[in-house]
Amino acid sequence: MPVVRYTEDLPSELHNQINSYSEHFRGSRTLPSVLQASITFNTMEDEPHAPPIEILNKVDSEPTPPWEFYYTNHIYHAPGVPLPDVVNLRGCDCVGKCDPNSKTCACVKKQKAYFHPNDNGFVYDKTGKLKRGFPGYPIVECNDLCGCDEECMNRVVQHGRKVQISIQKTEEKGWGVFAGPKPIPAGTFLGIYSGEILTEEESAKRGEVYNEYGRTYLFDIDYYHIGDDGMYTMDAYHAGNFTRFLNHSCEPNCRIFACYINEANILKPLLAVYAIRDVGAYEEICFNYNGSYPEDDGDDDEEPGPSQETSNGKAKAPVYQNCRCGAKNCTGERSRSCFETLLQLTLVIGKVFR
Ligand SMILES: C[S@@+](CC[C@H](N)C(=O)[O-])C[C@H]1O[C@@H](n2cnc3c(N)ncnc32)[C@H](O)[C@@H]1O
Repeated sequence: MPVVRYTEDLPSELHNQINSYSEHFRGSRTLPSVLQASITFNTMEDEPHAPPIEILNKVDSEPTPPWEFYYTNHIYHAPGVPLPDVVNLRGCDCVGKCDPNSKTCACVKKQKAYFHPNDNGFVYDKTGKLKRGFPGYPIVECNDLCGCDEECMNRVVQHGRKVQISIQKTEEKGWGVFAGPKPIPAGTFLGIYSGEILTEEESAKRGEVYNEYGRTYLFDIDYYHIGDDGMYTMDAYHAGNFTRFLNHSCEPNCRIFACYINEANILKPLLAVYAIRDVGAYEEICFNYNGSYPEDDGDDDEEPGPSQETSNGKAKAPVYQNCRCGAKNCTGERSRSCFETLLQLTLVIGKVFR
């Protein structure tokens, strides 16, 4: 069963040390290799087959992203957030590899409960990629209680990232995430949006501070199958991995799905990032912060993205207003931003916009 981690135990020695050095040292071109080494060191147990992450800046002289976070693929629990529910967790009794056509596999049944009546089996094809055109359903993987082996086709997220990723400075959106020299096929798992899991109150408090910075790493876990009750938020500001650098695009090539493995609490899925179309070599990887994806086929339920509200109810801080994604369908204008277009659409169809 997974090790439980608490926010109070988050390591900060390395970034405290780097930040205590002179400005001259902090501008040193050796710092990307220090960050790359710390990433490999912090993740070698949970993603042993992952190629090293590259840190690259072709835009200005900042050698690395700000040293403000601990690089991790794990989830750290803040006070008030319940620990993983393993008491109600159930596994399947399959031996060897689960059969996606099985009528008895408990994991096939759990997955089916979230599917459209015409869908069957697992979310993955035989190569471990999400099936083509997969809508925003929750994903249920086999877990530590299951009888199947590690090679079961329903274990993908738990085996970690396998594709090369580059964290690069962009011209207008700060740092971002890019594919490496190899294209990434549609459906490929990229990584978990890791960080601290917070209560709603704590997230609202932190949101006000981040809005002042003009950068936010809060991600509300309010998927359609969860609703707004007892909502938690993932915060990748102090702890996170490369996914904390994913920028917004109005023409996204990746998406974040709710994924359940060793957790029976429906409110606390892992946030699993997948490519949803083929990503070219060195192409920037972005998701849609507003949660609008054509494969949902007219499903107008909101999907989570960066938290857009503060404790005093003020939404739309400047951090959300100007889009610089450069997509053909994005005006980038504050008055006709993607955020507001969606807001108007949402109001028209009578939904409450968070
Ligand atoms: C989750 S962070 C993404 C990483 C961030 N670019 C960085 O340098 O750390 C979200 C922040 O990135 C910026 N951002 C992301 N997408 C953007 C876009 N399309 N246009 C303008 N700014 C964007 C905003 O400052 C936003 O608050």
